[in-house]
Amino acid sequence: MSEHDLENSLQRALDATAEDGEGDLENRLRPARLDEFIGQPRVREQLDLVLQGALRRGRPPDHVLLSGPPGLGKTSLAMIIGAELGSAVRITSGPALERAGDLAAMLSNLVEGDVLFIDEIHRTARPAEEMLYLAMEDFRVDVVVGKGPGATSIPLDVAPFTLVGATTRAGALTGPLRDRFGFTGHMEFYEPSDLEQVLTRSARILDVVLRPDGAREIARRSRGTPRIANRLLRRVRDYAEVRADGTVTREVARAALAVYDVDELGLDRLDRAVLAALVRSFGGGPVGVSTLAVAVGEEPGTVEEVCEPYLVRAGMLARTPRGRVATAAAWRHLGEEPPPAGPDAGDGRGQGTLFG
Ligand SMILES: Nc1ncnc2c1ncn2[C@@H]1O[C@H](COP(=O)(O)OP(=O)(O)OP(=O)(O)O)[C@@H](O)[C@H]1O
Ligand SMILES: [Mg+2]
Repeated sequence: MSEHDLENSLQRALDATAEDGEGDLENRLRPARLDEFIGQPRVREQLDLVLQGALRRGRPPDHVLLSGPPGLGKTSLAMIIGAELGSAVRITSGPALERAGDLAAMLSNLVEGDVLFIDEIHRTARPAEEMLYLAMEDFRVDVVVGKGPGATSIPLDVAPFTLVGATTRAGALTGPLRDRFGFTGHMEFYEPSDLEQVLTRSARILDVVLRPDGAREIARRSRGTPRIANRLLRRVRDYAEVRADGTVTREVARAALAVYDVDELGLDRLDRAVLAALVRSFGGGPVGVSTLAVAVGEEPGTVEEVCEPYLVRAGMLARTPRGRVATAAAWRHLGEEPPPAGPDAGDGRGQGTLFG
């Protein structure tokens, strides 16, 4: 892969993490070292051991898989792994590895100890994925030259490296790929108190005057997600500067978030559209995710990977074998009376736990 291609794939990876054209800001707000990384105590401790162990042995650590909903810090952690190891991070993504040759080029350019970061690794095409098995296990690739009966395969050594894969859908990874990671970090939604710390840190970097009650209000409505917390902070700052004296207080935060359609629970328009369709068009469910996605005009993947994890976490939606079901809390959140839970209801709506 040429310098230019590498540059392009780097840019693509960065673009993929950018939102609102504010990607530079997102990068500025990224924690650079593990001890700056807020929250996720389990993953942080586990990863710290993996990295310290490897540093002591003077060998590259096992391959690391990071899984969890968007915006929780997977890319940030991948960069941190490189920083903690003092290694260069080469960046690519599953969709960019369309042909096995793309991956072979990337792998053969690695030097010992490099970190190879593959974002959206569940979207890697099959031939590249199979090449990855051998590279991860034996630091070797077989490059196939030619086609048909005359094709030969040339073995190539790969420098010992650490693969860091990120995915929003760990379940979509094939078994053989999943098994080749020595450590999987499961990222969870953040506690509001963690998000307050994220916001306080970001406010300092962005030079925003953020009062503790303002931070608390934004944190509470950030869907457990640092990226959303940072984005809301920027929107609230605009409001504070344009319509107030520049200081972010609770009142300013509330007024600003009302303008941007972020509700009391932090649900955005799409979240509410999903709940409204579920409750009003499908009587609370159960309904399949594709049907639900069509109803709100979104891709099933977006509904499944972006909306649902938080709605489930917030106790608004349940995933049952027969489909998605709205909980009583969801009905009430939309200002509707939940249907009574009948003892004979076998459709999930009757389950006391969902309406407790
Ligand atoms: N633990 C954290 N402490 C402080 N800021 C964080 C933390 N985690 C994430 N952030 C902020 O959130 C932003 C998004 O994080 P990141 O890009 O790492 O998420 P991601 O999990 O890779 O998302 P995606 O799945 O969409 O690629 C970062 O730019 C950073 O500013
Ligand atoms: Mg990312």
